Amino acid sequence: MSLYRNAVWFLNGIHQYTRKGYESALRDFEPKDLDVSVVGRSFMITGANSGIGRATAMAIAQKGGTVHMVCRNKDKAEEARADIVSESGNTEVHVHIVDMSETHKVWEFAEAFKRQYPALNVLINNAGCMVHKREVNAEGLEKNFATNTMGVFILTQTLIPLLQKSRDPRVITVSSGGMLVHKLRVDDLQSEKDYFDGVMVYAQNKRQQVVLTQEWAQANPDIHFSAMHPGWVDTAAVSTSMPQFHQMMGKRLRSAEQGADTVVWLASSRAAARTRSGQFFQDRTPVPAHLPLAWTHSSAEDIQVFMTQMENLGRSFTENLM
Ligand SMILES: NC(=O)c1ccc[n+]([C@@H]2O[C@H](COP(=O)([O-])OP(=O)(O)OC[C@H]3O[C@@H](n4cnc5c(N)ncnc54)[C@H](O)[C@@H]3O)[C@@H](O)[C@H]2O)c1
Repeated sequence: MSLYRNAVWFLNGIHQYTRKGYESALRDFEPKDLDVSVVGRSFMITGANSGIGRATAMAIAQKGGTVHMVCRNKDKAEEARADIVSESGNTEVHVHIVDMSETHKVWEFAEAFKRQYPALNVLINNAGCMVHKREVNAEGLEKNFATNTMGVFILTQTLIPLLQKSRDPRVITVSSGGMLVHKLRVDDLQSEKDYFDGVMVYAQNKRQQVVLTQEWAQANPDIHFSAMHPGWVDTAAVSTSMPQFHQMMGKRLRSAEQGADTVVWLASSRAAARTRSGQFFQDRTPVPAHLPLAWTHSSAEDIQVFMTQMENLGRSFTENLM
């Protein structure tokens, strides 16, 4: 990864990804965009008990939507649900306990959800992790990849038929601006070849999410797909996985609500539905998924190799993925 890419990215970040960056972008927001009711629409949000996911779940519940919180820890999920119900007055908030790093279980959950519910209007892939030591899940997949990429792939792929049956279907994936400094790598999805660096693996996973979003958009023109960067947000993920960065940025970090703003806009506004499917967003605006002169573009062949690996891996852990 070049010094140039890192320097451009960090300078962009200081201007745009911080609380100040949000406040500056806010001046161009159309306030009426979020003045919508989503009564009768259902939203699945992974990692909905904290940070950006929780702020998104709260905003959707306040707008009258049915919320499906997909969480790993039952106690934390129930506590967050109770807060959301009491603050929003909306009782259509449901908890589902799923560990997104357990590939086969993600698929079982998605299959059961399809049988139980007649519709799903919006899927929000928000859960994410940055594990600094190489660990593998029960299927032998590296933990960051299993959670950030394979879990997102299996959940989305399995729910596509249900989304297609629903009105105005959308899929939003919370990626990260960190992916801008990384080119898609197709030769080491399990991070076995080089020295293991959790920050790099996470950023590679976030690039993979952006590529998946572009490919899904092409393959499924009846669903609106988007990936987004929430900015640098003061959440548990940042304070525990990047404590030095958290301390250095301090009050310059965005609030969870500011980080969730574009997720909520993509999930609920009519303006978002009018944008081209498959794009990468920052502060309600489609932005390039590559920095200028950063050499992070992938060949069509590499993207095909990546998608084939995802499909083959996915098939090996499920019975009827595609
Ligand atoms: N906070 C930031 O500055 C920032 C920047 C860029 C991207 N993001 C992305 O935003 C998303 C939300 O993170 P956040 O910052 O709100 O942090 P957070 O720690 O508050 O939320 C992450 C959520 O994901 C859940 N999660 C993690 N692993 C899981 C698993 N295996 N199964 C089920 N749930 C799991 C956690 O329980 C938690 O609810 C993540 O995808 C993260 O990568 C955050």
